[in-house]
Amino acid sequence: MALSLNACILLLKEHHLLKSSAVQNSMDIQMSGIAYDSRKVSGPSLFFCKGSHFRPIYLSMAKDNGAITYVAEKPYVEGNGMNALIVVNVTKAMAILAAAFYDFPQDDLFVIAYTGTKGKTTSAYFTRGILEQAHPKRVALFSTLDRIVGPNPDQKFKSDLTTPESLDLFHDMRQAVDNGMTHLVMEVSSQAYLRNRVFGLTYDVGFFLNITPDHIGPNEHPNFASYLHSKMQLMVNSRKVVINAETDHFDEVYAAATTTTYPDSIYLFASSDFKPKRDDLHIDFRFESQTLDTTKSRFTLVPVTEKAAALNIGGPYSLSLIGDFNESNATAALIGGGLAGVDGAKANPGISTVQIPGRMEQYPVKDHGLVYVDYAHNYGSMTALMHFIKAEYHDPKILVVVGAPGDKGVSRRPGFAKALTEYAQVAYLTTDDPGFEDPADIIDEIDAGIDHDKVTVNKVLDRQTAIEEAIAASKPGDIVIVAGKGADQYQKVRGIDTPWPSDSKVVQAIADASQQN
Ligand SMILES: CC(=O)N[C@H]1[C@@H](OP(=O)(O)OP(=O)(O)OC[C@H]2O[C@@H](n3ccc(=O)[nH]c3=O)[C@H](O)[C@@H]2O)O[C@H](CO)[C@@H](O)[C@@H]1O[C@H](C)C(=O)N[C@@H](C)C(=O)N[C@H](CCC(=O)O)C(=O)O
Ligand SMILES: Nc1ncnc2c1ncn2[C@@H]1O[C@H](COP(=O)(O)OP(=O)(O)OP(=O)(O)O)[C@@H](O)[C@H]1O
Repeated sequence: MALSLNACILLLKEHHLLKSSAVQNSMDIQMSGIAYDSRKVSGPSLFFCKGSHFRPIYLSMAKDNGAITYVAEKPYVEGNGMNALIVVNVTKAMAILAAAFYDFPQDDLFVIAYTGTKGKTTSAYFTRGILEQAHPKRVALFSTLDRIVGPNPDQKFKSDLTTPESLDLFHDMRQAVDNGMTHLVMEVSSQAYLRNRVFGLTYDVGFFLNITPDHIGPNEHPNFASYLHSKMQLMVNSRKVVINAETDHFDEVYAAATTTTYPDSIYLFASSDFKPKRDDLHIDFRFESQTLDTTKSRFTLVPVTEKAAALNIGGPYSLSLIGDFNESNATAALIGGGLAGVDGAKANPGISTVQIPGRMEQYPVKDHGLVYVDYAHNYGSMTALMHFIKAEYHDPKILVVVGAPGDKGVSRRPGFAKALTEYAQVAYLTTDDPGFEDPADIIDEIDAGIDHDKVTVNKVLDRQTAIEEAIAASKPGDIVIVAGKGADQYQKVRGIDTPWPSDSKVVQAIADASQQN
């Protein structure tokens, strides 16, 4: 892979991003490397000066390691002797140049993208399960949990971000194509648009699942309007669009979709009893819950319109993941599969076995309540989860172990307090990725919003102890929810990923020990 200086300048001009350039080499000079981290530069490379923690010394380091061209929003003396491309926006420039450097791998992939506050990972896994039936070992996945760029075990690795930096995104797409992948299912976070990680990328199918306030605060979105705006970008950048008609802010989302997509290519779905507020639009797919079961979800997908029927995906389905919200996620995935040409008969075996680490995991503990480990970590997902548990288990006593992260998502704290007050009887407030904040202060902030007449609150800083105490306090018939971290194997503490066995492993060990007593 390589890119010439001339090509860089032409691409930046074409996208109206170039402010000025200072050229030291021939315009034909080729750059065989591309990086935004000085430690990763080797050989004649293109280097991007970006980020809130960027230091000019990184440019000197990049130059020492072989970088010959830098892209930045202002000139740096440390870059003297290098080609300088001064741009209006460095993250947009990086996305454009990275796509070209990796030779536009998106053109060789059928790309399905999900955005939404909740359900992205679940829907992405369901979709991959479906597509793999029709295209075995050819479906890549870029999710919060894993990045899969090929069929071999060493081509699957843990993700650091839900949506990677543009340079890493196009690098991984290129790997996926070179490894024989034909399809890519990816999650697109709001940060991805805010920070131009997916600038210029068009998806074959784009989904809008839902939106509730989240990711608002320092380092994330200044307000809800910014969060919604970022998420709606996906609608404008997708050839076909699928929208959950039950989402809040539906009118704005639909309007965004129609700016670039003709209504014939926009699909709407909703549960069977949902009544749309407007009568000028038709719901294309309805999903109808079948009998409640504590180990499987069963639902029927009903195509309502002609264009829905054409996808051939109507019929009964079962899931190995319970929760009524997962029927909504599965409906989205089935439509995604249908738009990629996979009919219901093929999709069914694919979707029925999908399980996702840290999502709706159940652990029976002898002589105590049933424990759920689940990744719910904001008001919307906590209420969706507890609403389901309340209905499924006929109003059980609910004990919840939960904490809120530091440095981000500050709105989650009052959200947890509200959700606990609405549904839980006992709360164990504990530590969850405190970052640079004091976890005791975060716990106090959650506690301040809880109605103590309704919920008994225990403050237990050590997460393992909190889980142990909650389970010990539960009786058969109670439900213990360990929320927020799922299968995460770290706690983010003062900038360091401190090892944590994962909620799943901690609960599993308690459940195993209970069987031996
Ligand atoms: C706020 C945010 O999104 N920050 C991301 C961003 O940081 P940044 O651009 O400010 O870069 P930085 O970490 O300050 O570092 C400055 C630059 O110096 C470079 N450097 C650094 C050291 C060195 O020796 N040499 C060198 O060149 C770094 O490579 C970097 O390019 O780029 C970094 C990668 O270069 C990301 O790791 C970092 O994500 C942080 C860790 C993060 O937690 N982001 C969260 C908020 C996020 O993006 N979450 C969403 C999900 C949430 C949602 O749904 O919206 C996600 O997609 O994961
Ligand atoms: N459609 C949905 N509506 C509400 N809550 C949901 C929905 N789907 C999943 N959840 C809840 O949210 C949790 C996280 O689900 P998932 O990982 O699929 O979402 P996500 O959008 O990828 O989340 P994040 O952005 O936090 O990584 C689940 O464990 C479940 O409790």
